[in-house]
Amino acid sequence: MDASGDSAAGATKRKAPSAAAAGSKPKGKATSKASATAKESSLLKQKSPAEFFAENKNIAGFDNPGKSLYTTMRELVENALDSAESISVIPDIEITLEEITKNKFNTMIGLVDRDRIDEELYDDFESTKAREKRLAKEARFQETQAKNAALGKKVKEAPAARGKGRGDAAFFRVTCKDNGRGMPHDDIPNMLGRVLSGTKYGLRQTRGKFGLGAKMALIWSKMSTGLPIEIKSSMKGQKFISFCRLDIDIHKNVPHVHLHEKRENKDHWHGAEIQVIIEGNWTTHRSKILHYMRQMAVITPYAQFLFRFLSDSADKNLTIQFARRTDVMPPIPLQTKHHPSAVDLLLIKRLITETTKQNLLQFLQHEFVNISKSHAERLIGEMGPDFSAKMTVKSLTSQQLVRIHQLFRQAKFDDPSGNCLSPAGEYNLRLGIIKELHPDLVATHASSPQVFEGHPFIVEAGISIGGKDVKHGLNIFRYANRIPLLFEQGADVITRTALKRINWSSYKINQQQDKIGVFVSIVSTKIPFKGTGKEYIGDDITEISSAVQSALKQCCLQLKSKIVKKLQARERQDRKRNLNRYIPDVARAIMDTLGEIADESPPKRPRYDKEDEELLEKVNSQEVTEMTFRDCLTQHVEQVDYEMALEYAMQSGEALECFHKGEIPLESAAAAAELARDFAPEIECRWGDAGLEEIMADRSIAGVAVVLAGQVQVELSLKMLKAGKHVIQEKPASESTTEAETALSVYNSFPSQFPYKPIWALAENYRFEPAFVESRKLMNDIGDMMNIQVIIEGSMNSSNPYFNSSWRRNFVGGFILDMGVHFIAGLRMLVGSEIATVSSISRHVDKALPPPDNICSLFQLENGCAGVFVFAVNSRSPKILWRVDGTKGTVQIERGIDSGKHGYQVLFSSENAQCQKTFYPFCGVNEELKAFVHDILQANKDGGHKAEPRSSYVEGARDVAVLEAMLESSAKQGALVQVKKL
Ligand SMILES: Nc1ncnc2c1ncn2[C@@H]1O[C@H](COP(=O)(O)OP(=O)(O)OP(=O)(O)O)[C@@H](O)[C@H]1O
Repeated sequence: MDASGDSAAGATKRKAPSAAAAGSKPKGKATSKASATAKESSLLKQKSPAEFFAENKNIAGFDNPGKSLYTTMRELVENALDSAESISVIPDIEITLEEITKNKFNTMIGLVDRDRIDEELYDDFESTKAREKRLAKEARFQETQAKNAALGKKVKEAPAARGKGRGDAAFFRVTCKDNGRGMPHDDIPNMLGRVLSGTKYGLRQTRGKFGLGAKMALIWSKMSTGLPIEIKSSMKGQKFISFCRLDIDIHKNVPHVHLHEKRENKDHWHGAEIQVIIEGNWTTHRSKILHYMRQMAVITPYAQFLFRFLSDSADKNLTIQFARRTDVMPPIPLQTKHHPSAVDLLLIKRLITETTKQNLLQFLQHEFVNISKSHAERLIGEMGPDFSAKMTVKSLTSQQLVRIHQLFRQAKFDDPSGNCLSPAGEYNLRLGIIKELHPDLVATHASSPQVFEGHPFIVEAGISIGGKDVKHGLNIFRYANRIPLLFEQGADVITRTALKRINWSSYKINQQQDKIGVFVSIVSTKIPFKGTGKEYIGDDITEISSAVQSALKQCCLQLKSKIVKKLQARERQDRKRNLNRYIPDVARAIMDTLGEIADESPPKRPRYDKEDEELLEKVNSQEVTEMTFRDCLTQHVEQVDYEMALEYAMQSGEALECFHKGEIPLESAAAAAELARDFAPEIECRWGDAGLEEIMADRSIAGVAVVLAGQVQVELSLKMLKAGKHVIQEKPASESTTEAETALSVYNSFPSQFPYKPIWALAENYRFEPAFVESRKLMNDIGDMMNIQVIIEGSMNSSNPYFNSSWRRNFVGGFILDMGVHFIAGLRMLVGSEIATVSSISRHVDKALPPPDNICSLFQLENGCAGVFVFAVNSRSPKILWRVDGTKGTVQIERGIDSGKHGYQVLFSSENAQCQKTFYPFCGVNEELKAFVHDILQANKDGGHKAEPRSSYVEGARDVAVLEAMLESSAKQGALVQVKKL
């Protein structure tokens, strides 16, 4: 143990030298003045940062023992996560809080326990009289409680018997072990024993920022137990484990190392294990600690946490495993440069001292984001005549620096990009909410990168309605840089926005009665926390508060339409119930009327047409009875309801039935069911093999959407078709043409045992997009096709939600096949001629993506026209374009945004050089579903109905055939390959 004896309290006063100390005696007026000055200077003291934080530990979240236990654990967990993420390792973190009794603690530090001799000396001493009084009071309380219980009234908890004193302190050994980067051996003492030292000061999103957290834990341990901190650490590939035991010299703010050595690393372990023994209070902060862990598990679903609480009493012990839910981490945020709007004078000066650039032009261009060369030249021109591009940057005077700073504040700069940020991802947020709250409805929204004072930030929000263990009213969950914020909720921008700036009732949400979960996660290179405790974000930054408000409103809007749909569905159910209720009366009334008419003596001239006469005869002969009408009416109500349900499903673009393969874990199936219910409240969900059998046996299910991993879809579609269901299958049609060919021959060989041939449709929206439908018509006016270009620069990377589904990454042909079918479908639709041959070269550049991720292909159509197909799966500047050049004109389709809507810009240039531009917003999946529903309804009426050819499974299989040929050609270094005909 450290014997240096410095303590926070004892080390605060460092005297400045004074005249008195120098031994000179004050004399006369001059000397009395000198003595006054000496007195003044004697008041001057300095403090080290460590001393400051030891004295003001509350501002770092160490307010009392309970909060200190919480903050210590939190700081260690956040460091562990930062560390694993910094080397792209999926975090595996173990946290242990071990309670140490006072006796044990005393033994640990070699202090002999002593029995009390003079009881009256202690704060919790109770005189005999006071004891009698307390016992009498307790007895009265017990009596009242018993009476209340007998009357069924609420029973209050007995007040804890409290002594006057602070009682015995409780001690805890807090250990946090991770699998992260570890720390360089020689840096450990400074990293963990010097306040305001760290590796996270750069411009990048990290949980830690100040270089303070772990040191505060050490300061608290020094203040409460006097024990040092122990660190084990090893970096990847390091043959040894660094072991370090240290504490901090608070007075000097330097580490005081007790032991620092290298030990054998037999298991090739890398990471860090930090252990600290502190005073704490588990009872008061147990729930906060567990909440924190749970909320961290929600926002960090790719991490695995093992939390243990150990104590001498086994019933208090706790082990909670927060399992990993996905193995895809948010992208690593990139280090960025300063944005000119975000720098102050001091920072400009520092950048000038540190820069390697010689002149002003280079300095502006290279030390800041969003200043290009020409922009820098314009800025220098604006600074005035005493500035020039070539002037030495280090020679700038103070006034000139002020001028630059003033210009930076006034000039307009493009906003910084968000690639230095690492948001949780809307998909993960949504899954996290569903897992933790099991809500009835949930909506999420992620803002695009925005900016405050030159700092980029992203707001992600989610709102849930209903669920398990959710209180009525608003339940607010706040996150900053993916850290849960649990304290000081009241003044936080998220709380204030949710409470004051959202008019919940206008979205049909009842703020008092509904169980509302509000989740907001803000990520930024600079989170404007109030205080160093990282507990809340102030409400004074307009950009942030309006971004939070807008994200919440977006969620509310989504919820409103879901709530309205839910109400409509309920109305539909009520209408059906009411109609059914009246059927017996209506059937009876019709029957009575018809009976009366039939009983009348036949008129001289026929009053009714032939059909009616026949009906009356059937009534007379009792071939038609009241039951006949009941059955007809019941069937009619069923049919109308069924059609309305289909129409409803079609409008909301949802699957007609959802199911999962048996091997999917129950939890995933349940989560999928919840998601489905979220969109269609009335949906019935079934899963596993039994669910599948039920769906196949259910005669009321006419059509099935198969939306599964690409590897299993064909098998399941065939199963469904065999059961007589019409099928719409998600793309791609198959993994290979061989699979498609076999499947088609099985489908074609089905005996016609059904009243109709089940339709096998493939969901390919590109064949239904208005832009392609209209462009196909324009192709008639471009004369003979001369050449074709298809350029696809996609944006598939690990932050894309589609990347998360491992089946896509495991696909042979990777994303080229999975995504590529859309672009080939678009091409084939546009040119109206089949691709006959291809010659391609592919590459694998981005190793995070499955191979290949780039392909460049030359193709020839059956009509002789040639073209190029260039596809980069992950590009920095996404672009999607089809262009066909003809002898009389050109048609071009390009993906774009118009008036906030995503869609396609279609350009038609004709012979007379006129250019016609039309923007077609996306139709999404609506059109293809509409066609499928129409086909089902027609096929059920007319067994010979010809289904929409654009939806045909064969079309989808042809798209696969083209890509397969391209991949085959690239495997043969560009050899010419014939596309298989299907
Ligand atoms: N588990 C760990 N693995 C690797 N390095 C660590 C670990 N814990 C701490 N460090 C290193 O020690 C430094 C100081 O950590 P400390 O918690 O004091 O501050 P910080 O995390 O940088 O910032 P903040 O005070 O905002 O949390 C970190 O910047 C990091 O370099």
